[in-house]
Amino acid sequence: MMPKTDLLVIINPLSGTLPPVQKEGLRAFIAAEADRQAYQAEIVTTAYAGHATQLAAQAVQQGIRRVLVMGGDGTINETARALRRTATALGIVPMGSGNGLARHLGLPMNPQKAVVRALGGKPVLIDSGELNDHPFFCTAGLGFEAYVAHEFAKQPVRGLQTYIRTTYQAFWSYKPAEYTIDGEKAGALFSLTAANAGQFGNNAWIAPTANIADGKLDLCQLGIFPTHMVSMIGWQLFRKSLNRSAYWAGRRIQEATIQSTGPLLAHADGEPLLLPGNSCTVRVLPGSLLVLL
Ligand SMILES: Nc1ncnc2c1ncn2[C@@H]1O[C@H](COP(=O)(O)OP(=O)(O)OP(=O)(O)O)[C@@H](O)[C@H]1O
Repeated sequence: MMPKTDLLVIINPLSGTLPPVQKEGLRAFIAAEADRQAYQAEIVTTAYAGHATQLAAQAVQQGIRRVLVMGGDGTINETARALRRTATALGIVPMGSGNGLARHLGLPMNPQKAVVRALGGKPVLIDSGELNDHPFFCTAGLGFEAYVAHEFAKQPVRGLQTYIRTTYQAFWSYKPAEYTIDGEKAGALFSLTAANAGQFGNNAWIAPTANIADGKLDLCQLGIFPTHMVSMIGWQLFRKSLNRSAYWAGRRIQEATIQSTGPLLAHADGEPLLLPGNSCTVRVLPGSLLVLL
């Protein structure tokens, strides 16, 4: 009888900007390392958007306790949503343009080191969030960041360079909406972020003190700032000190209802969403995901 699979590895072949030959090399490395650490591994490449969710759900049904994902925050989201509130733990090999969750968790950015870490890691519980019924593990939000996510999704090529160019162009065409949070007027906001992890990716820390296992989300408002403050805000974002800015306000929440004067352009872990109506709810699911750390 064949030994039972006890590790599923999910690879998004489109994530990131590594050439295919290097990704093939990584696949071989994962197989060798899994073997070295005495796992019976199955390695599957995603064939379409949403495939990772199906694969991860099957793994849970089969009683597989470790699912390793090689991809960006989008593929991690697709995988992790099937692992929420199960005994199956997620291992992360960051391969995206931002890698916000992996960076928040302090995981190695070097893929080989990340593989070794995940395969030898211990399962640790973290929180996750939901924007309406859309799960997220890193950040979800409205306003400028959502506008960028929608513009980025239209680009033929992904990667960091495209992201920077899209963000720059989006800044000049963006029209902020006004928001009400739990019935209180927040006025016009540049962005409104529900942060489970503290950063969007690439060490852009929107919620510098976010704790991913505190049973709360950090709801961060960035007010409208004059154009001459852009570089200061950018500096503080990447220096992990945006919470010192007069334009930033944050609080810890378990749930919040948000209304907007504009269409509810949103994102969950960078994936663009258009929410129905003009009101949405964001909530935390405390201790809902096991990650290998
Ligand atoms: N074979 C596939 N064909 C088309 N789309 C796919 C395939 N496999 C996965 N996807 C989709 O690709 C999307 C983007 O992937 P992912 O986020 O991992 O990479 P990325 O865009 O390079 O990284 P980041 O999210 O950091 O920008 C995922 O949301 C997933 O739905």
